[in-house]
Amino acid sequence: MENAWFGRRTYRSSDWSVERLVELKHRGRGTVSLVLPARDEAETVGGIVARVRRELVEDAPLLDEIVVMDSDSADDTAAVAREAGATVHRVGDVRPDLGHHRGKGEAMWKSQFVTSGDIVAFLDADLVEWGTHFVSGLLGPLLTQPGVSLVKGFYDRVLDLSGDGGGAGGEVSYEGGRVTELVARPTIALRWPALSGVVQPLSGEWAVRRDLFSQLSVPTGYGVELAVLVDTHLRRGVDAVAQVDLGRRAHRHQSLRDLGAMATELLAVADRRSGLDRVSDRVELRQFGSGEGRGAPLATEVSVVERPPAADVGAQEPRAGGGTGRAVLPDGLEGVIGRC
Ligand SMILES: O=c1ccn([C@@H]2O[C@H](COP(=O)(O)OP(=O)(O)O[C@H]3O[C@H](CO)[C@@H](O)[C@H](O)[C@H]3O)[C@@H](O)[C@H]2O)c(=O)[nH]1
Ligand SMILES: O=C(O)[C@H](O)COP(=O)(O)O
Repeated sequence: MENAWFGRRTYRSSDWSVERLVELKHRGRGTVSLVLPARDEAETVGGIVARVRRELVEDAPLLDEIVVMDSDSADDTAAVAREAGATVHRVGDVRPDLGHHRGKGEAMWKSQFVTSGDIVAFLDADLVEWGTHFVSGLLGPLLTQPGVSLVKGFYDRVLDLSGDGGGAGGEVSYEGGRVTELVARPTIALRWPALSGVVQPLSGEWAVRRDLFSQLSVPTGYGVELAVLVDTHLRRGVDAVAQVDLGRRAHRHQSLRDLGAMATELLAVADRRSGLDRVSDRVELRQFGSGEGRGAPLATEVSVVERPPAADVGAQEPRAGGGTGRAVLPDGLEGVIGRC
């Protein structure tokens, strides 16, 4: 099966040295913000921030800022990240006039109001097997190809449900990415086959030009990756998307039931972009217990709210006399996908 896009727009992180990328950046190809959305990642976020800071800020000035968006963490994520050298924002404290939703996409949407890079790169904060080439690799196509607006990372995905690195024998399975294989890939095959060459459509490691990201509706939860990918293709064409081989990645896994909620969020994204505007902002997902609780219904309310493009959201009105700031929203904003 031939996919011409794959041949044109697939790269390896080793295609560019960090020195070359720094040189390009300083020739005016754009400033770069790195953002890590993080909910309860105190165990891993500090190590990730410290290493990126050392290798891509101090040793080589590739990144202009490292920002951790603390997404309603109940643990020490914020303190650990700050200690490691990141600028930390609590998501709920950013543009409080726009309200607050839970979720990863909300953290990424709000990051647009507290970062300034021409390019914004995202990295999950729960990675246990990764390298700083995850970040530099994503920047290669954006710093060298003006026609590229979005770069997705891809890798072998380790499935390690035991969390012990593969057991005593050290054997690992590469069957990770259950929602990717069972929901995202089939959905893309059915609705947007031009994107079927994207190896990891849901990877949390991606980089985007701010001028594009600010024009996109952003789901507040896990639908953000699929939405940004599909919308980039619909707005700028498939060649605006590139992908980079980053090697191998391992992270903390969610339970199958939680992945059911994630899958629901992805299907809502796909329905909305297929003209099914009747999707409501909340979906009741019914799952069932097993073992002693066999057959017991478990209802989960899945939020599928989308935020409007950041470019359409006005600046916050200056607070007068200590009053609460209020958003200045352009006319008709209520009519676009997702309300604030
Ligand atoms: O409410 C939340 C939930 C998650 N996160 C962070 O988002 C990142 C990824 O979350 P995780 O729960 O580990 O997602 P995965 O199960 O790994 O989901 C994969 O698939 C998702 C759906 O596309 C992507 O959003 C993820 O980046 C990708 O890793 C981590 O840093 C989390 O701390 C938040 O900031 N807020
Ligand atoms: O991307 C996915 O499909 C989900 O994050 C699940 O990944 P996992 O099966 O590796 O836990």
